[in-house]
Amino acid sequence: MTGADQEPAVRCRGLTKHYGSGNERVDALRGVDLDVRIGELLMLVGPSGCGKTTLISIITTILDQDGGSCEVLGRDVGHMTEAERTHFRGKSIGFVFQAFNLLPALTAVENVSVPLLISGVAREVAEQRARSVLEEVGLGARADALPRKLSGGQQQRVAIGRALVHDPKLVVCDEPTSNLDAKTGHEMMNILRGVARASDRALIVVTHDNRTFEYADRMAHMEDGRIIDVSEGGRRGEQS
Ligand SMILES: Nc1ncnc2c1ncn2[C@@H]1O[C@H](COP(=O)(O)OP(=O)(O)OP(=O)(O)O)[C@@H](O)[C@H]1O
Repeated sequence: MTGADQEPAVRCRGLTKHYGSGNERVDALRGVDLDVRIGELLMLVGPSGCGKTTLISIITTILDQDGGSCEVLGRDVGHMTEAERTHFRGKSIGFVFQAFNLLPALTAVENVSVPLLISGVAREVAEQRARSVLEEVGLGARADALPRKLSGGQQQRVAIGRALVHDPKLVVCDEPTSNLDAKTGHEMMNILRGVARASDRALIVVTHDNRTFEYADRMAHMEDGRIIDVSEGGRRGEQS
């Protein structure tokens, strides 16, 4: 069974969201329809202010929608309590941000362990898992280095490791390559493609970085609060 035949990881239908009221009202989402398939890297692209952050914030249960439906990994996120959202987010979703947000006093392996330690996993078990994730992202040899001893690309690998350590089924990346040079950006996208392909995960990458478009399985083009087109991407990295 391929990703296209399976239930999607994310299914949004008619999703709406506004901010403010009266003259200040902004309709950020005006009826978004979007599927993200299991095993795919979907890029979400569009001009500044078109609603990308709002959309991923609803998908990741950080924001409430106004109307429409949003199912994520089989759960209707519009009907969860605050406690259920927090639990769901911690268990099922991984985040990679533009700023790496690593803790400077902790080594790579300690940084990657943090989400597991917070959820109560014993230190030894957490660090073992963190080491294997750092291997997965090609940083096994630098697992005991402090962030300041690592290059920007290596720090981003640590951030990806931290996002994956609890084996989330949905990974959301917000501008993951915009602080990286071209070569490192390509390395990063190869890793992210591998992350989507190697397991039953789905990845959403929000990006303005047209150097990375070729790594998408599909690209969702957003404009003025709607998805106006979904096109096939370049699928680079498929054979490597
Ligand atoms: N908290 C808020 N209060 C009021 N308006 C907001 C708020 N957050 C976003 N908006 C508005 O909603 C619209 C969509 O914003 P959003 O941040 O989702 O767009 P975006 O595509 O992520 O933009 P960018 O690429 O610049 O990050 C914009 O017009 C924005 O000004």
